[in-house]
Amino acid sequence: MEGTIRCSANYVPLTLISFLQRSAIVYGDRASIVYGNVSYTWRQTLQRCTKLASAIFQLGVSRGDVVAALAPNIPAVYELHFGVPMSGAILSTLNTRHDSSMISLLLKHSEAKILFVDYQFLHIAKGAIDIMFKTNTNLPLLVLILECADNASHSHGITLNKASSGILEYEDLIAKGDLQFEVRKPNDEWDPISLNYTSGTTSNPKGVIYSHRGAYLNALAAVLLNEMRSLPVCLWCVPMFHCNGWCLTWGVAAQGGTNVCQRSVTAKGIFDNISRHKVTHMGGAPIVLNIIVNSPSHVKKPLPSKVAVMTGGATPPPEILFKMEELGFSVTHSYGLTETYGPGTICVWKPEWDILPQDAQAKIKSRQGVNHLCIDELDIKDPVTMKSVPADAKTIGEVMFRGNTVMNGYLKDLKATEEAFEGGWFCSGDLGVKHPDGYIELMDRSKDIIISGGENISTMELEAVIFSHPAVLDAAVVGRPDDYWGETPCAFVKLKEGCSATEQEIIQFCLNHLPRYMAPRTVVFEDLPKTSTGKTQKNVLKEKAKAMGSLSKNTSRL
Ligand SMILES: Nc1ncnc2c1ncn2[C@@H]1O[C@H](COP(=O)(O)OP(=O)(O)OP(=O)(O)O)[C@@H](O)[C@H]1O
Repeated sequence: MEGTIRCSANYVPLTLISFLQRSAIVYGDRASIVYGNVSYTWRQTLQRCTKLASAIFQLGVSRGDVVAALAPNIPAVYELHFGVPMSGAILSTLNTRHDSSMISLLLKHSEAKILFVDYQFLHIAKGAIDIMFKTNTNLPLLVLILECADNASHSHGITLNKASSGILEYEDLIAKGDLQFEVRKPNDEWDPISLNYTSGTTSNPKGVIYSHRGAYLNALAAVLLNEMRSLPVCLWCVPMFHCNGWCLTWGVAAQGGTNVCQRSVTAKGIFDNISRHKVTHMGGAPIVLNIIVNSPSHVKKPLPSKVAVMTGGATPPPEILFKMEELGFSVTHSYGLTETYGPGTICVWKPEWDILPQDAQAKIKSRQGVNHLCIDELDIKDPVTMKSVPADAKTIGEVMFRGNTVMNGYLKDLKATEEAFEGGWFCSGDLGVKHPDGYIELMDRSKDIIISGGENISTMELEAVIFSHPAVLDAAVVGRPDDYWGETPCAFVKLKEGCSATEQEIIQFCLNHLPRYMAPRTVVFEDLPKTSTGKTQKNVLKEKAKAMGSLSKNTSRL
């Protein structure tokens, strides 16, 4: 249109570095991070991140290089979320559950120039470096993060012989950094800010590239989704290495909130931190909610006020949602993938649902909902015709997203990127239905759905029923290969402490609540293997079910 000029006055690449710079002014004296006895203000956080950025730059890291981190939810990881992009580099936070061999693969894949490593994971990092050394791969520089000063007694006696180890130390690096360093904002908002590897539930982790623009929008969406007003107090239960803490690392800075860090997630730590710091918000996969509701009564403390909890990463069983509300938490359910910067949908709550019985409310809340404000479109489509499925709560299709908070692509895997974006939508690989009110509900991952005698069986639907059995703590269902049926449902169940149930009881319970073909034919009682993002490793269970062999060979046809 005539009369317009696009210039730096009105068009600046979106970057969330500005969130920190603003918070240091508006909330300068307020707590930004607390961790045990250590705390920082937003002014200090800006100063420390600026010095960190300058130190990274001085180490020869160029714009666009990857800087990796292997650490739990400690202050340093929070600072790296700003310090690394402020140096112009790309942050790759690695999953702390990986072993040395996987870490070496990811470091090689990302060509990381530096690896920041928490003392607790130093042996994993050193193991990874040894593997890389033997295969003549370029090695990243190691920077060791010791326990913060006031918590130092817990550093398990690790000290550094700085002269001989060749390993740098995090606090030394910050001390040497230049406070006058000119922060390197992105030239283009499409420039990568972070590289997040997927959880590796279905295959090897894929390197998902986030842009400054996408992260900026998803961080704002996260603030809205969590209904965060200014000065929230956020307890970190979501690993910051997972989708950058669902982008809340940056979102909390936007609102000048306090980040309550904790090295590990325990029921005691959660309740203690909530009452000590008057926590207002937290997030966590359903496994975290499970820890909370099943914690012993001497650990549970009354909440000082309502705590808003965002859950996602796996389907939260209605039973758990119901019990969380009883304890005084207010739970919001979100769904997404690493490829959608974490949260992509939200089960927006409507006031008219408040009058429903609590179990009915929990059932509604366990639906995955609608797209959040910053992702343009969400749909369920037939992946072959790309036509939308009818909103009849019955027809199954693939969940697809489109918008500015979908990844740039998979690092060094153009073929996988092209496949993911086939048809002009991001194809999630998740199957679901659309309800008449437009809310979506996941039925399964396309790789997990069981096809038994030609019938589709949603493992999620079956798991929700098993979960509602009073003796069950955790459950997962996979297909057991079968010569006659193709597959039969096989349930892996962990019982609550002090409770008992037999295979036949679980099967009968399912028969009471579901059509006959959906009930499991096999029930195995054992601990379920989890990824560090709280998902059950169904690939491990599928292997076990496969090893059991076909049921139809062993028994007469049912
Ligand atoms: N609220 C939710 N309800 C049900 N499932 C969810 C929810 N949120 C996330 N998921 C599941 O998690 C998946 C995304 O997980 P993530 O991106 O962490 O890696 P992954 O898909 O587990 O790993 P990989 O792609 O390497 O197998 C989604 O595709 C979906 O299957």
